[in-house]
Formats: sequence, C-alpha cells, structure tokens
Amino acid sequence: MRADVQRVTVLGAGSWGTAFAKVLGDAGRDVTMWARREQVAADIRERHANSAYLPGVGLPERITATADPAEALDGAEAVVLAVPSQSLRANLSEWRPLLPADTILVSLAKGVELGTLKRMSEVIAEIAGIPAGEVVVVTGPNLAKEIAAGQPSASVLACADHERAVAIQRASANSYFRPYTNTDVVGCELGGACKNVIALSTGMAAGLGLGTNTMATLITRGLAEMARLGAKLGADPLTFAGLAGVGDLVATCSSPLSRNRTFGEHLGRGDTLEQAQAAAGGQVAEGVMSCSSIRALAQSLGVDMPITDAMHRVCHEGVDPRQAGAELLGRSQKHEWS
Ligand SMILES: NC(=O)C1=CN([C@@H]2O[C@H](COP(=O)(O)OP(=O)(O)OC[C@H]3O[C@@H](n4cnc5c(N)ncnc54)[C@H](O)[C@@H]3O)[C@@H](O)[C@H]2O)C=CC1
Ligand SMILES: O=C(CO)COP(=O)(O)O
Repeated sequence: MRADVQRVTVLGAGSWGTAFAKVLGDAGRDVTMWARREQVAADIRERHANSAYLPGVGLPERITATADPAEALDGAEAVVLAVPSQSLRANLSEWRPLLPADTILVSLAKGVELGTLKRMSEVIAEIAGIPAGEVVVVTGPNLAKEIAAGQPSASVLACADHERAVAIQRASANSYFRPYTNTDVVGCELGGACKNVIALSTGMAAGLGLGTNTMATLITRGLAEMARLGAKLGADPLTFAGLAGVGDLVATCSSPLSRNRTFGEHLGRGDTLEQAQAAAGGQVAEGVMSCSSIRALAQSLGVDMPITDAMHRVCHEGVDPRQAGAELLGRSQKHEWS
C-alpha cells in the first residue's frame, strides 16, 4: 500500500463517481474513470464533461476515462467503487482479476445488500478476498452536485486501518473538500445507508404537504432508530452525532437535490413506484431497496425501526403514505429514549 497515492481509478461514472473524481483531480491526483457507456467515457475524455450526470460542470483535464475496465485499472494505487449497492457484488466479481495487488479499495456506495444484509465494505472484502478492515468507506453530507460546483463540505473516510484512511485523506483533501478519518466503519456505513431511507420519509411528508416540524421529527426519530441499530452492531454512538449521522441526515433529508428525498416526494404526491422511478431518470435512489434490507437486518436483531418499516410497506407493500403516517403516530406511547 502506498501512503502517497497518486494514480486513482474510479469505477462508475454516475453523479458521485464523477464528482469524487473531480475532488481527486482538484487535489492533484491522476484519475482514470471507468464508464459503462463509451459515450460517457468519450464525453469525459474528450470534452472534460459528464453531460449525462453533471451537466454544466467542467472536469479537470487530468481526468481521463475509458469503457474498458482493464485499461481503467492498470497501475491503480487506489480503486474507488462508485456503482450502486445492489449491483456492486456482480460488478466487483467481474473486476476482481483486474485489481492491482496492494491497491487501496474505496467504497462510495450507501446501502445494505438485499438477501445477505451485508454492508458494502463487507461485500467488497468478501469478493476482493481482503480483510474488511482494509476497505475505506467514504460517507457524510456529500450531495454530488454541490461538491462538483466546488461548494465547501466535509466528509468521513472510515477504515479500521487508520493508515489507509489517511492515504485517501491526503489524496482527496482540497480547497473545498475536507475529509476526516474515523475508525468506526460500522457506524459510518450504517449512517450512510439508513439516512437514505429517512430521506424517503421526509420527501414523502413534503409531498403530502407537511411542514418543517414533521421533517424535523422524522430526521430526529430517524437518527434514534439508526443509532439503535448501530448500537446493536457495535457502532460508536458518537458516530451518529457526526458527519455520517446527523450531517448526512440534514443534507439528504432537506435538500431538493437528494434523489431519495425527491423519490419520496413523488410517492407522497400520489405517484406509483414506477412513476417515481421514471422521474429519477435512471439515477439510483438507494433507500428504495435499502428500506427492505435494513428492515430485515433490524428484524433479525430484534431492533425496532418504525420509520424504516413504514417506508418498506409504502414502497413494496402498496401501503398509502397517509396510512403509513397515521400508523406511525398511532404507535404506543413511549419514553423518548426507550
Ligand atoms: N449522488 C450523490 O450525491 C451521492 C451518492 N452516493 C452514493 O454513491 C453510490 C453511487 O451513486 P451515484 O453515482 O450518485 O449514482 P448514479 O445513479 O448517478 O450513477 C451510478 C453509476 O453506476 C452505473 N451503474 C448502474 N447500474 C450499474 C450496473 N448494474 N452495473 C454497472 N454499473 C452500473 C451507472 O451507469 C452510473 O455510472 C450510491 O450508493 C449512492 O448512494 C453517496 C454520496 C453522494
Ligand atoms: O448521499 C447523498 C448525500 O450525502 C446523496 O443522496 P441522494 O442519493 O439521495 O441524492
């Protein structure tokens, strides 16, 4: 492993993959992106733009791109995985033979795998055949469009191996992007996955015409339920008060730029799942799948996550958002911290 990472490959040229590649390029790193479509790769390589995902954003000239994964991975000192959570296992299985030895694997995905109920660093470690403690997880309040516009924001780089997190911290810190390290991978990863589900709920509330008190209630009680799950899995409770918890909840649950919040808003206005998916224009709203995997994980551990459960029932069992809201309010009365 190199402490001074210079050559980075980003696999996935969607919104966040591209914005993170820009962060690395602006931090002086040489970046090669892999795009699924040659048209997107050519746009990045020849016009220094990704018009499909980040229209109007100019990319540093030191970023190049290809649709050939072998070419993209050649000589990579760090590999950033920037594909959706539910396809990561299949994608990485294909790429595994091409991964350079000793490269640092970095995960951008915020989700929990359906079926296995694994966090993304666990999936990556399993497929790549490395200890889970070696995967670096990027999370925190990082709406891709704002970062691509050079607006200041902080992030968390979580890894049990502090040196790996520091290597990526050095490679990505720039004048608008301030990454902090953290060794609580469980808490950081759960925060990133769970907040997408809570953002669905705040969007849904907005779609129903509800205001700021409702949003604040969902954010705060969402925080309580993700912290309960984290505690059961050994996370540090302080993590949820940080960028990966409160930070990302505030950004995602309140911003019209969030795909999860927007998805929920469509459902709240009465759109079907298919209509909300069509409106997302092919971009991933991870909470739609993660509400089911996180719910199953919570149930397997006996953890109560009522908002997550409600989102699963609205998205996948046809429950009306108004009915789900009424049921949340109709639950038995409790002490705030029970
Ligand atoms: N967009 C954002 O602001 C942020 C996104 N994230 C997370 O980053 C991850 C990636 O998100 P985005 O780049 O925003 O998503 P996106 O939907 O903008 O792009 C996903 C990329 O993966 C590719 N892709 C989709 N399905 C694929 C498949 N089956 N096989 C191979 N490639 C596939 C797409 O072609 C595209 O290049 C998600 O887990 C998301 O939650 C995290 C922080 C910020
Ligand atoms: O993770 C994000 C911000 O930190 C992006 O959220 P969305 O996927 O909802 O756009």
